[in-house]
Amino acid sequence: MEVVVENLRKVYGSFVAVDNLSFEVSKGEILGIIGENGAGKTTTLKILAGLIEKTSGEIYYFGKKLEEWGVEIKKKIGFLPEFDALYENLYPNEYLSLFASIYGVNKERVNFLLELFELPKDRMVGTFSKGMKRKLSICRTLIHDPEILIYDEPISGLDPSTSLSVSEMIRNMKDKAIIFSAHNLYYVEATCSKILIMKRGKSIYYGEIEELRDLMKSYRLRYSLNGETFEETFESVEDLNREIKRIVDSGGKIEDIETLVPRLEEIYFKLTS
Ligand SMILES: Nc1ncnc2c1ncn2[C@@H]1O[C@H](COP(=O)(O)OP(=O)(O)OP(=O)(O)O)[C@@H](O)[C@H]1O
Repeated sequence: MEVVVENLRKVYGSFVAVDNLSFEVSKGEILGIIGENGAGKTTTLKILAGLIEKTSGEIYYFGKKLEEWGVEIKKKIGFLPEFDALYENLYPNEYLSLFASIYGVNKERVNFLLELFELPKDRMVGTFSKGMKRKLSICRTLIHDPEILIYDEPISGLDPSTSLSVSEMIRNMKDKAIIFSAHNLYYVEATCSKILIMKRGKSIYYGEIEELRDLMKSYRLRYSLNGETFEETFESVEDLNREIKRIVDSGGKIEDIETLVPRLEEIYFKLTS
């Protein structure tokens, strides 16, 4: 397993920013971390990237504790911070070449990534739009072709078409274990296989999106009784079946039963409110 997090906790003074968080991510999986401002997403991702220290709990990469890896783990992780910190007076190939030499990577990868992300090579980074800058930061995280990607809000502030192309690129990286945080639930729903919903540092749901959707689905029943048509919604099959029996026993007729599968957005608001 590429990433295993057990009972992760981060305390600032008496404030608990991350509270007993556990999750796993393996190659080919994309875990989306969602939660309101201040829920603890950035803190969690920074701990995972080795930028801040945890208070307690364990993080295992490839079965080995983060502390035991030392700096070696940096070769296996690509971390995208919430805000881009780029060298504005460099050309993109100069910027990426800098990191290529730090990681001891062949410079050919620089051109490969710039072309893959369709970034111009003849303009200084400072003249780039927000979306281009975000893409360049993502290129930087990929320069050493890491096996694990940790992205803090990779699509925040991007226009819909750039968001789509970035989330599609993330979805296509099937040879990696990916963890990313986001506020836009549409992209999380479209990109991730698993989600972790955080509230005040705690996990309030962790698992497959499909499972959650299944858990939260409801049923709309339309029936007629004594010449009138009615509509009712049920959260469980048991309640639905009980009502169907009652209607049929009373001489009514079932017109239609529809399964309502909620969008992640609806589920999120239900769970967090
Ligand atoms: N160095 C620090 N000292 C004290 N409190 C901190 C520190 N860093 C973060 N916090 C607090 O920890 C909580 C979690 O912050 P964090 O940045 O992880 O949230 P987030 O979910 O990423 O929020 P956002 O969606 O706004 O980026 C917040 O209440 C924040 O104020």
